[in-house]
Amino acid sequence: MKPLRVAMLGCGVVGTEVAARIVDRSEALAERIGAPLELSAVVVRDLAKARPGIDESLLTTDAETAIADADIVIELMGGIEPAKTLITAALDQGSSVVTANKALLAAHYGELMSAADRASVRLEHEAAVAGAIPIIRPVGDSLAGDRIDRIMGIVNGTTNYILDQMDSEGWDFDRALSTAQELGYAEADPTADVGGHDAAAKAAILSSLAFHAPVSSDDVHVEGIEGISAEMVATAKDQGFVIKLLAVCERVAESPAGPGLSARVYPALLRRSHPLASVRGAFNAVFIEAEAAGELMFYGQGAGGAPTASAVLGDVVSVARRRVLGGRGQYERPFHEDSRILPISAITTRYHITLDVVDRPGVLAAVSEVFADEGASIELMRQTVGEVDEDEMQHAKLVLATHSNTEAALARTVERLGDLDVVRAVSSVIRVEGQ
Ligand SMILES: NC(=O)c1ccc[n+]([C@@H]2O[C@H](COP(=O)([O-])OP(=O)(O)OC[C@H]3O[C@@H](n4cnc5c(N)ncnc54)[C@H](O)[C@@H]3O)[C@@H](O)[C@H]2O)c1
Ligand SMILES: N[C@@H](CCO)C(=O)O
Ligand code: NA
Repeated sequence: MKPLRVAMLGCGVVGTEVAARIVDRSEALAERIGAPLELSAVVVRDLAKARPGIDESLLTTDAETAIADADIVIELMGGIEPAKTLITAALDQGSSVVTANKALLAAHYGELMSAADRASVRLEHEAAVAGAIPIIRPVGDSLAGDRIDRIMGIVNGTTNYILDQMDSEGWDFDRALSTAQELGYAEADPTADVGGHDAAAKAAILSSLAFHAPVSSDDVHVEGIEGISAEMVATAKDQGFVIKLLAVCERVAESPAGPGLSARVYPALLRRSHPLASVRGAFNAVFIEAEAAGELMFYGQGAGGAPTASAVLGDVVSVARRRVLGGRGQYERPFHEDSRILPISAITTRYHITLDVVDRPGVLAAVSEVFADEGASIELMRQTVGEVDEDEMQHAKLVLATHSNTEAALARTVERLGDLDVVRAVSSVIRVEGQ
């Protein structure tokens, strides 16, 4: 059978691994597809840069010609433009596209999927969420007959690596981040990882697929790990918790704002006995709760060149097979459910609040009164003796674990606690997830 021509756009951490495997595994891939793959072009920015293992004659800076000449296009350059224009051109001419670009998909999912549908071709993106872990196909296809109610996961390898190194090795933030960059986990701009935006893009894609409704990255409430100090990590550890950056996507049946969907990303405490607490390094894990299936858990390498290449190549085999056999795709489109996104204030969570207080009679009463006023309740209170300050005032550290309440009530409680005379500072506020 005639070879299928594959153009690759971008040849960095992931692209290098993908290109090498297309060449090295050509026989096995041809067997699985029913036709050989031919790497026809590798689009790069800098032709002079050494790329060991890649045939120099394939390198080009002319993306348009490379696309026009290809049956399948793999986009691994990242960013919104020119990736969006190039992918759209490839789809419009009838080529199937495989991408790992979650930032682009989370911003323009519906538009790009419609372009693929119009042209009766595929736009596959398994690598865009949780790297090597098969999660897009399970959520979009295997569970399409069920009702997914909740997804909670660690979906960013860089931040999990950073938090894990801070927790287990006592590394500082900067050292952990630069090592994650060296290991090829981080985005070109690592503030996307650290600020939670990469995880938010993945939460948007997962929510869209799981809830059959358009959810974009702008719909996701995002908090990153910039504010997580070594002290917070150590305190969590002392108390039997670990801090993880979590993505939570859920159907909310009841809230002060009515029913709706919630997608959010924030660092949260998990008990060390929680299954997600043992997810180390750049590994990812995703829990799914579905009406009929019950609980499902997916675990594996969420970042890095080779693991991500595995997901890209799986998609390449899938779209190539489809070209050989003919036919359209397996996912539903367009979205048919309502995407009413709830504000974070309407969501129910739990907080751990650490206060620096003046150690004198009446402190606990004042703190308790604020909670009572706001209708929030304390599950557990722990006090440790602090330092004596320059005014010879004895300080204490007060850790308060709240029961579940709306974010609005908890936020007001924290604000009012900060205003109390006896409170010197609200040292930290962090949510708690899991049992
Ligand atoms: N690294 C990972 O672990 C990982 C995992 C999953 C998904 N992804 C996604 O995969 C994509 C690629 O990631 P990466 O880690 O390989 O990034 P990278 O920065 O290592 O590689 C991107 C390459 O594309 C090239 N490029 C960018 N714009 C270009 C243009 N206009 N023309 C030609 N070349 C261009 C860059 O020069 C670079 O070599 C991104 O969308 C990223 O979000 C990465
Ligand atoms: N920068 C991303 C790559 C995988 O999507 C991460 O750290 O998870
Ligand atoms: Na994946």
